[in-house]
Amino acid sequence: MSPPEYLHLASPLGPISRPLLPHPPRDALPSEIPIIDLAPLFSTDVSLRRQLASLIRQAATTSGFLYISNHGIPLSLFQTAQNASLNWFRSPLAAKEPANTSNSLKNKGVVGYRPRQTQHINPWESVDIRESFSWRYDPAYDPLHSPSSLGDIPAHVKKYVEHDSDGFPWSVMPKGFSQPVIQLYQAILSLGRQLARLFALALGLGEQDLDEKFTWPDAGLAVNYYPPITLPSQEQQQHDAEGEGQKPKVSIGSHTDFQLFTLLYQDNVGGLQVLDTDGQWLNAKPAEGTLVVNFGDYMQRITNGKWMSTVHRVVNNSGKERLSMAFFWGFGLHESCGVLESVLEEGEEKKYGEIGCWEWVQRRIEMMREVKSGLEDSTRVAYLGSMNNADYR
Ligand SMILES: O=C(O)CCC(=O)C(=O)O
Ligand SMILES: [Fe+2]
Repeated sequence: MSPPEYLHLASPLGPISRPLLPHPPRDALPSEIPIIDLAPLFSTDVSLRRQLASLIRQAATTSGFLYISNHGIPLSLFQTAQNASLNWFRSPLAAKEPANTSNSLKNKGVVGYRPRQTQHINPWESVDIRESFSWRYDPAYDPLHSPSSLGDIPAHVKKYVEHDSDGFPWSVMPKGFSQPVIQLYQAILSLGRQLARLFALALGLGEQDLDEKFTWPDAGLAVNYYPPITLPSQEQQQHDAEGEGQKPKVSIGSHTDFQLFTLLYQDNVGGLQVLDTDGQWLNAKPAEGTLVVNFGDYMQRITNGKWMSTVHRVVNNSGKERLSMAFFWGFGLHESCGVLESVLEEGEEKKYGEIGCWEWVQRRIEMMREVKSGLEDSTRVAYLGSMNNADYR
C-alpha cells in the first residue's frame, strides 16, 4: 500500500496537514458544490428569502463552496472588465511596473501589481504561477457614500480605510482598465451588501443585523492572471529532482481565505480545485453567468466552526491563459466579532473568543510567515507530516 499523502498548509491555528486521497481531481457533483438561484433574494416575500437562506446554510455547513446564479450583475460587466484586464496583463512588464505594489508605499504594498511568480501562498507547493492586480476598499468608490460625506469618516474607521487622495495612483493605469474594473467593483459592493443580509438570515440573525459592520467593509479585489503551467521537460525534471521542482506546480497554492466570504468570477478555462472533507480534490468548473461563493476563516470562527472555510487552489494545466476576479468580503477592519449566539445549540460552548478584524488579518499574515520560516526546520516538517488535524477543516 502506498503511504498516505498529506497536504500541508497555513491555518489560523498555525501549520496543519490534511490527508489526501490517492485519486486525481474529479468534477464536483451538484450536491457537492450546488448552484443556488439567487432570484428569491430580490423578492418582497420574506418566506422566499428564508427558504433561500436555508439553502445557503446547508451549503455553508457542508462544503463551504457554492455557485450563485441570477445575482443581478449583467454578464457583460464582468466580460468587459475581464477583457480590459487581459489586455493589460498581456502588455510588456515595463508597462505594468509603474503599478507595482512596491511603488505604492502609502498602501503598505497591498495595492497594485504583483509580477509573475512573486507570490508563494503555500511553501509546500511551487511558487504561484500567476500575476495579480489587487486593491483594497476605498470609500471614494463606494456607492453607499456620497463624495461630500467622505470628509466625515469617523476617526476610528479612517485609520483603516484608504481615501482616494492617498490611495493607489490610478493615473498609472490606462483608463481602459480602471473604468470597467471600478464599475464592476461598485456593482459587487452592492451585491455583497445584499448577500450579507441573506447570510445574516442564514446565521439566524435579523436580515439587517450585520448592515452596520459593512458600512466601511474590508472589501478587496484581486484580479488574477494565470499563464498556463508548462510542465517541465524531462531534463528539467531531473535537474529539479532535489529541490523546488519536486513540489506540485500550482497557479495559486492551497489555502483558505482569511475573511468572511469571497465572490469569485472565473472565465471559462477552469482550474479551480476545492478540497472536500475526505481529502479529494474537486474541480469547481466554470458555469456561465454564475459567481463562486466561498467562506473564509473569520466566518468559520464566528460560527463556532460550523460554516466551512474550505481549502482551494488553482492548477491551470489547460495550456491557455486564465483570468479570475476575486472579491474578498469582511466586516470593516475597525470592527470586532465573537462567536454569534444565534448559531449555538442549547448548551453549546463557544470555542473561540472575540477578535478584532484588523488583528485577525494580521494574525493570519503572521501565521503564513511562520509557516514559511518553519519549513527551514526539518524536525517541524516531520512533525507536520504525521499530523492530521481533524478539527480544523
Ligand atoms: O482564481 C481562482 O479561481 C481562485 C483565486 C483565489 O483563491 C484567491 O485569489 O484567493
Ligand atoms: Fe482563495
